[in-house]
Amino acid sequence: MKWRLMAMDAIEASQVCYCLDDFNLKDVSVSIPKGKMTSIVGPNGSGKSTFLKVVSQLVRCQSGDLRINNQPLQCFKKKEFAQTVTMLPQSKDSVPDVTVKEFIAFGRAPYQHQFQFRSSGADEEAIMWAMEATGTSKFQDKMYYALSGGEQQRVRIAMALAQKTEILLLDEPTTYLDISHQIELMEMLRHINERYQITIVMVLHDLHQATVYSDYMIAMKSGAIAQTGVPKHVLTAQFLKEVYRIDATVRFEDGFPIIIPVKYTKEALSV
Ligand SMILES: Nc1ncnc2c1ncn2[C@@H]1O[C@H](COP(=O)(O)OP(=O)(O)OP(=O)(O)O)[C@@H](O)[C@H]1O
Repeated sequence: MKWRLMAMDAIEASQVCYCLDDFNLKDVSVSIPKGKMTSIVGPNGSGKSTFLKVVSQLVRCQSGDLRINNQPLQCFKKKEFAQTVTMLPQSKDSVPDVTVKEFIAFGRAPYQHQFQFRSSGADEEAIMWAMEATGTSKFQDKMYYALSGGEQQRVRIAMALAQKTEILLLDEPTTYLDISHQIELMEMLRHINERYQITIVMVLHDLHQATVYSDYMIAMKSGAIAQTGVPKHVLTAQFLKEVYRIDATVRFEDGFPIIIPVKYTKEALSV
């Protein structure tokens, strides 16, 4: 894609390359709209998490240009970047021995002096706001480990929100959640996006959720951008064939996609 400058883009990547032992992000050029919900989809190992790591500066790309709010990544001071972009990686099993409120307070780290944590009025306000936005106030004094997986995920998002950034990067936020908690979480994210205009970029595997809950979709394949656009336009039988190598039909009912793999259709018909 040709390099373009748009005031409405929160993240702009131009010909970004990042090489690992057996894997390369290849010439990734993509623009992510400001204040919208964007999903990154694609097969396992296609580079979705790696791309988020590059954008969040967890790793440094070897070449290419990356801009946040039209400012080159290398021009950000560390603290300024941490006050602009939050990255919530895939949830890991380690469970800290702290209360929910203490856990959420970790999100305030970019606003602290290096060797002393002194909670300010702004910290308290941000923590209260994050708990309110995620509906986690009610268990603020509970131990984090004593919450269910779904509740812990809400608290993790509250911690990310407490960082008070305008861009939120979420790597597979619905993993390990049952269907009702997945929907609850996605509804919460949509509410946060609409109410506070926070740009949300999330790696998702569920194409239904990605279609229903995002304004823009980026599909990756083998370390490169395969397709971008409005989800309902991206999600076609041709797309599933090219990106996921599956034969399937796609139709929409009340805005919800219904994906039926062709093989299963035939099997179902023959029963
Ligand atoms: N630290 C690393 N060192 C070497 N290779 C890595 C490293 N991290 C990731 N990879 C490789 O890079 C490729 C892309 O990984 P990445 O996690 O970005 O994919 P993904 O699209 O997020 O996958 P998934 O959907 O399975 O989470 C994979 O083949 C992976 O093995």
